[in-house]
Amino acid sequence: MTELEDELEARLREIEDPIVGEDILSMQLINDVEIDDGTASISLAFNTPFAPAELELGDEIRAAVSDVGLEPDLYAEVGREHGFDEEVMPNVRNVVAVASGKGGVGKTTVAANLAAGLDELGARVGLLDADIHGPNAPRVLPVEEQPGVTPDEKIVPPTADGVKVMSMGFLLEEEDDPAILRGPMVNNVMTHFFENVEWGALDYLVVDLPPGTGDASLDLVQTLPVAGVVIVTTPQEMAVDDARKGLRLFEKHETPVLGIVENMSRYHCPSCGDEHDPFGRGGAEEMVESYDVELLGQLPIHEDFGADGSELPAVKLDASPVQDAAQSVMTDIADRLGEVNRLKVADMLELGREEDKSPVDESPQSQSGPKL
Ligand SMILES: Nc1ncnc2c1ncn2[C@@H]1O[C@H](COP(=O)(O)OP(=O)(O)OP(=O)(O)O)[C@@H](O)[C@H]1O
Repeated sequence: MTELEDELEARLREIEDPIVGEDILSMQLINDVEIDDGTASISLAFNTPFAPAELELGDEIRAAVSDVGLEPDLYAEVGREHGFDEEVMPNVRNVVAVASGKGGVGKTTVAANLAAGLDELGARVGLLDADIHGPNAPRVLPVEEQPGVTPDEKIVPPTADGVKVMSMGFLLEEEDDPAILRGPMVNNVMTHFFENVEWGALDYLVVDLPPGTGDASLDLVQTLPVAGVVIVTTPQEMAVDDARKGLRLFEKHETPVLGIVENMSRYHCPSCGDEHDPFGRGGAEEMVESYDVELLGQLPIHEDFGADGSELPAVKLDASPVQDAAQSVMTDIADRLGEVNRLKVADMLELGREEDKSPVDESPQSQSGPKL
């Protein structure tokens, strides 16, 4: 290794993953470094575009490269060797499912805000309303048009303020028609959605799962390469009990649970100024303690979460008093997904690589991933 390579490696080794707390070389997050003509092209095993912690890491890496007098050029590249599926949805980087143990707790609200929040961060996002018995994503997001069709008969999802949205709701004749589909039909319809929707390249596909922990949810998480599941609950005892069941279901099927979002957790009374807990208190915290699961955040009861499709979700409503709370929950979800992705890389590569082999003096590889 040249002196410059040594110096760069030493600087990179000082950079710690802000969430995991280990250095990025030990975590095997650097695939390759190629130094040519004053530029260091670095391929990173990152897969969570625009998640704040990953952006921060990118900035630190750029600063380290500049410190040793080189021009930084960063790429994100992961594949099967890092534990990521490349076959089922090759153009979708992350499938994030949103689940709930029971209906009506705000699963669609969280899914829509998550999709909009990721879009707001700058990512390319799709929202698949897989709640085919009661599809209501079109009621929560301001969808501007009907789906289109490509010449080879693929469905083109309409957009809602930048988020591509696909829902069974678009295919029902009347808004209030119930989708009466059972067993294999459910699966057929969903498979059709996966195979025949022209999503294009997406950083995140947020999937609003059907409520409950029945076969429909299970089939979906088994069919899709789900990067992580967010479980939505309310503080009510019943909702928390149901959320526990969901947690066990996903764990049993080795689907990473990102954590829980407690929705409708408080009510700030605008006239008296007091905080109220109409659905009780402490359920989510108790679940976090007993089940070693993360609390991703709490969303208060507020009319801005009760969107009817005419307005943007709260996360994008600049005048809303709950926008900050929504943004903080959604960016925490992105960061938690980033943590899961980076730990996956570290785990997968731990056995596959020689200890202490430096990426800085590996033979050059061609860079093909998206720039960071
Ligand atoms: N934090 C909140 N504050 C106020 N209203 C909310 C909040 N969260 C959700 N709602 C409202 O509660 C109702 C149920 O929410 P939502 O449709 O998101 O729940 P769900 O769990 O997806 O329900 P389903 O079981 O029908 O899929 C909706 O009318 C929604 O607008």
